[in-house]
Amino acid sequence: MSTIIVRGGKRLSGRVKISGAKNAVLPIIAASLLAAEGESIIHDAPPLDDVMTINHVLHSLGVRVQYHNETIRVNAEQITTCEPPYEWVRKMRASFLVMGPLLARQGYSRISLPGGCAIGTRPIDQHLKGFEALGAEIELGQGYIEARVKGRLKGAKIYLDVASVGATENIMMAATLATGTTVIENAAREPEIVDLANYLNAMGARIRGAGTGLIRIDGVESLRGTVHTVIPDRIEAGTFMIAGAISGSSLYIEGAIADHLRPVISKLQEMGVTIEEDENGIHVSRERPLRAVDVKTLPYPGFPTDMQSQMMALLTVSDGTGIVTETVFENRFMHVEQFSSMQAQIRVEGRTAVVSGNAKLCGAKVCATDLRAGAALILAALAAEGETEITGVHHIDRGYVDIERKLRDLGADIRRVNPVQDIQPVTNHEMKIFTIQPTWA
Ligand SMILES: CC(=O)N[C@H]1[C@@H](OP(=O)(O)OP(=O)(O)OC[C@H]2O[C@@H](n3ccc(=O)[nH]c3=O)[C@H](O)[C@@H]2O)O[C@H](CO)[C@@H](O)[C@@H]1O
Ligand SMILES: C=C(OP(=O)(O)O)C(=O)O
Repeated sequence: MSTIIVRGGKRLSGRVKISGAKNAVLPIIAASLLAAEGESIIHDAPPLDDVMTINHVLHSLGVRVQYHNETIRVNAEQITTCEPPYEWVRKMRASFLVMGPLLARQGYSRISLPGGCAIGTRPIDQHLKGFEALGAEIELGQGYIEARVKGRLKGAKIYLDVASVGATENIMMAATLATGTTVIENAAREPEIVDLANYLNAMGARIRGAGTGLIRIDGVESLRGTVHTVIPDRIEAGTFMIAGAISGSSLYIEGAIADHLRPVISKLQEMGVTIEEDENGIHVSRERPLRAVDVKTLPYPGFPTDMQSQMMALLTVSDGTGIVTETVFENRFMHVEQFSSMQAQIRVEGRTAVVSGNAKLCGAKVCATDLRAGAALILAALAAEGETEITGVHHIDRGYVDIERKLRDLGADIRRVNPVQDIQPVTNHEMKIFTIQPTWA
């Protein structure tokens, strides 16, 4: 297992290019299963472990998948099984997003309960409620979910009890091939839902209202492959914005879409960070001490839970006390203990964390407890005195493309150490690209 080592105190400068969005590309790859005809070509697919995992899931279904140079080609004309293996599904919650497309196209799917980061219980009841409303029969047992429908799914009105991103995506994909019209009420409004809807519409689907709380899907007979470019990752962009702020630096975040980052931008401005937007990205700079603010995570367009731990890192070094309230996941404060090892002063009371600012962060041995927590520890380490050693790096590799290279290019003192060999002749991603080349290629 590798370790990331950061020596803090460096000022950063320059520009960083944001990769394609993990949370957009995963459902988009799953949606490619709906194309009974033609090849789907997906550009700006980031070379991440999660992307390799979903590619493996599709490949295990008999689908042709090729990944090269951030482009994925999927040919799903033949699907040989509707039961992706447990070994891939358990790695990542987004694997469950193949259920909607398989059910719609093949009328059947059997999938184990999905894995993923330990940030809460993360039920899938809303996905299943949606599939049932569309006419599927669901059976649960021995850690597996089996869904089947005779003939086609039937359009229905579905009200989501929580505006779940995954449930909105799974139901939206299933409904594209249903008879009649489906209406999803209290749908999630994240930009990744809009990107998925744009992709599905380019495949021949008829979806309106994505990005609002009410999505209307008129079912069509069949879908075909298309070409699509994934939106930039707003969470990676937000993470680099905080890297600039926490290190008192001036950075240009190339490709960041400011409209996707409104709550993050406005909190950073309240704290005293200077932000300038243009059509190609966002410029972040900070010369003055930061002011603490309160932050409450909410579904989009509220403050993203995926930026909560990074914001907490920033609050530890700001003037005053900030209150962080996590309303999306019930257990997403595991990073607090790790920050405390670095001498941060944080008190957790239920879903609220009270962060006392002005901490003199010190390097320590810490562990990434989940993906964003890992990124947040790197951010804290940039501002800490001395060396921080971060383990649990596999979490970070799920969602950040070459984070240490990108930060090093900006001037950070950061390196990855592999216990077997310090220099890796082949990157993890190159190896994974090689290993997923299917036998037919
Ligand atoms: C791959 C991907 O896109 N992951 C994102 C997605 O996860 P994901 O799609 O899993 O998150 P959801 O929006 O579904 O979850 C939000 C809340 O709804 C609850 N819930 C969800 C489904 C359900 O059937 N029942 C239920 O109660 C969850 O437990 C959670 O408390 O949105 C989250 C919230 O923005 C982000 O943190 C994740 O990075
Ligand atoms: C929680 C996240 O991802 P996932 O839903 O795949 O666990 C995330 O991207 O921060």
